Amino acid sequence: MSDPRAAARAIDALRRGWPIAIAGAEGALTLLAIETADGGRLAAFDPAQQAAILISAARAVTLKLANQMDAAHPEKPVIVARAPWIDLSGAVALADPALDLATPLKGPYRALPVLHADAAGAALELARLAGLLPAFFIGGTGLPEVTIAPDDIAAYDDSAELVIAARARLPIAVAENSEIVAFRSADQSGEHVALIIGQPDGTPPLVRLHSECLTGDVLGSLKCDCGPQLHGALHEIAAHWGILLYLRQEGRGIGLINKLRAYSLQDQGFDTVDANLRLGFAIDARDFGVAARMLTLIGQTTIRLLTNNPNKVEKLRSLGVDVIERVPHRIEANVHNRGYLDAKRDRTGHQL
Ligand SMILES: Nc1nc2c(ncn2[C@@H]2O[C@H](COP(=O)(O)OP(=O)(O)OP(=O)(O)O)[C@@H](O)[C@H]2O)c(=O)[nH]1
Ligand SMILES: [Zn+2]
Repeated sequence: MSDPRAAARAIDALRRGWPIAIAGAEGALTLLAIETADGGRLAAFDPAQQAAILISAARAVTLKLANQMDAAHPEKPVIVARAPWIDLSGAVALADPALDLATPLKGPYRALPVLHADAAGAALELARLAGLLPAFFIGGTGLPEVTIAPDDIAAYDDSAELVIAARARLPIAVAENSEIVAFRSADQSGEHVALIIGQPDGTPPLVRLHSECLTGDVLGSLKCDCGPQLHGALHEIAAHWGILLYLRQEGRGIGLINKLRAYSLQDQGFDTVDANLRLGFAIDARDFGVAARMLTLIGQTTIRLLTNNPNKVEKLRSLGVDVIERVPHRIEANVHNRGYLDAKRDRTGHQL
């Protein structure tokens, strides 16, 4: 039986720097997240100093450990043999690409066969859910805080059952007759919110799925187009009637800290896609299932969708939402976000 509570405990343990185990088809794999390890925790986990290191294929390509990456599976596990000179700071350098320029990599690294493929893959997914770098010490003998099965993670995602927790009138600058609906889910991804703008008139609503961007939405960052897109969407929806879903999927699902790591890689010249891959993540880790469930709970599943991302349309349709029209969402570029918008057009299929 899969147990979503076990996955929740594992995520908590990883964030606190405690070891966990994942019991897969080929036996149990013990793990300590590199980002939250320290000297004492590593010594307790791996007194013999033999633990190997688990990273993702996308990161392994940068480290010249794999010369090819299956573009559809950048999160596939790769295991690196422990060499005597890979101490904690050597492991951090393996895990964190922000240090690639500052710490010229020692190497050569040696990849080992992946014996626990399902457990190792599940561990990388857990790291993303925990907002941590996808990199672990593996195979230590220290006692794990919690042992989970790979299935527990899928159950954890599914268990994030959504309910409408509160709703209230919320006059906003562009439409005084708006209503805010807040959703509660069991996972830690924050409260998703729907803003119903204007009066439903029986026609399909104009809907915008906005993924959280603290830097763009709140601080006015010029690096992306999120702020202008958010405000543009509010205006456009107010001209008809419709719904803005504010989804707590910061950084296309990798979390704020990992997004800011991606920004620091962009300062070194990588674009938004390569920065995600160098960190070891998928290009877009968002799950739009939550948006489909929100629309279902509000009772509006026939919609016009405001987006430049044909992928979003496809995903929503596959989740049972009837998208009858894609409405383009054009925003003026500025000198700081031109490269980002070019990458969205050229690499992630946005129709800008
Ligand atoms: N990982 C990462 N996330 C980013 C970056 N810039 C913006 N984001 C996040 O990207 C999300 C917005 O997604 P976009 O790819 O800009 O747009 P979209 O939602 O796919 O498409 P549209 O509907 O056309 O806007 C927000 O969650 C931002 O926090 C970046 O450089 N790296
Ligand atoms: Zn943004």
